[in-house]
Amino acid sequence: MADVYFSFFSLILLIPLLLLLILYFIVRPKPVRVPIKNRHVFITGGSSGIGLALAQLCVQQGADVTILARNVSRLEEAKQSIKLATGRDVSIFSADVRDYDAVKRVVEEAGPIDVLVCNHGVYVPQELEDQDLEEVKFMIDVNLMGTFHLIKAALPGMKKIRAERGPGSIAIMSSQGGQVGIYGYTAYSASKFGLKGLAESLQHEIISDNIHVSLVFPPDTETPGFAEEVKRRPQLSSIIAASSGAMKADEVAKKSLNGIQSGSFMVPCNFEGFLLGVATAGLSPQRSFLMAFVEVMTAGLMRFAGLFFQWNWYGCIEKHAKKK
Ligand SMILES: NC(=O)C1=CN([C@@H]2O[C@H](COP(=O)(O)OP(=O)(O)OC[C@H]3O[C@@H](n4cnc5c(N)ncnc54)[C@H](OP(=O)(O)O)[C@@H]3O)[C@@H](O)[C@H]2O)C=CC1
Ligand SMILES: CCCCCCCCCCCCCCCC(=O)[C@@H](N)CO
Repeated sequence: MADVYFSFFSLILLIPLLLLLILYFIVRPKPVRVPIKNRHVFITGGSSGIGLALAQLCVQQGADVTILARNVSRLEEAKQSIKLATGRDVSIFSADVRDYDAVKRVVEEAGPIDVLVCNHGVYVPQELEDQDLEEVKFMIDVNLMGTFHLIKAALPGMKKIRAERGPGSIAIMSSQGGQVGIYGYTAYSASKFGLKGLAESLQHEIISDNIHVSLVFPPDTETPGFAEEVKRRPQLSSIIAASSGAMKADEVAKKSLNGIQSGSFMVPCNFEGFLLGVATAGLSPQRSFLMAFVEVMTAGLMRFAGLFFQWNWYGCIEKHAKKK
């Protein structure tokens, strides 16, 4: 009898250990460290919110930072505030990411990039039925097409310097609204889900060039843009988005930079984001065999938890409809 127990328990231990061992060998792409110190980090939307916090953090870690946005006076303010906080200068460029020629000119002038952070983004939540198509197009153009423009413009220069400067990175700011669809976010979520397809395909194409793609998924974050958003956000959007705790821009910047430096493909920012990442892992690349282990072991449970969230969200929607 003791024998049976012994073999039963050793099997229970053996299976996970074997799984860990297999995952250790098969996870792809292979683990990497992307350096920041003395590297050229180019951040769009670096004049405000998450982008500004990330720009300052990169400067503090010894990177040469360039920021791009449209509004010149906000760019200059950002430059001053970073100078005040760190004693170091950043380069600023004004361009609209929707204008490919303008983006190309800036990227050429700024010089070869080691870490490209496509962080620019706009969000105007509203029910699709009430939202102007102009606004839908605006979000798709800035968030999705703008990111295409940047990557197209920067990639040739980024590839050229890899042999000499080591691993490079392209980081893209998505959102938890880019992992799950949320009431009021049809256009925004579509633009952010689009970035996921772009990122997964791009990683296949540039892994051999030693360039590593990261997709960052913040929850609601206190930024100037968010302060504007909440003024017009449908109540249901706010209720559902509150399933994930709000963060400060500095905290999101820290998570983003850690994710970039470890070459992580999916970069969650809080605990709910971690759960969301495991629940939506699907066929995304995974470099960490430990994270892969968590994903494999908890897949069914996470689906179950996800269904509970949907149950709760549809409950809120139903209650709201009855009140009307
Ligand atoms: N705050 C939040 O709750 C969350 C934000 N995110 C994402 O994080 C990113 C940053 O958001 P956040 O910090 O809140 O944004 P902010 O609105 O505070 O800042 C946006 C930045 O992007 C720039 N920008 C906007 N449109 C363009 C454009 N067409 N061309 C060039 N630059 C542009 C802005 O400068 P200017 O206007 O001068 O061009 C500004 O520097 C976005 O991609 C957003 O979707 C994701 C999850 C949550
Ligand atoms: C097992 C499953 C766990 C699931 C946890 C689910 C939590 C989902 C919350 C989604 C929040 C979306 C916020 C979008 C914020 C944003 O992008 C705007 N502020 C505009 O920038």
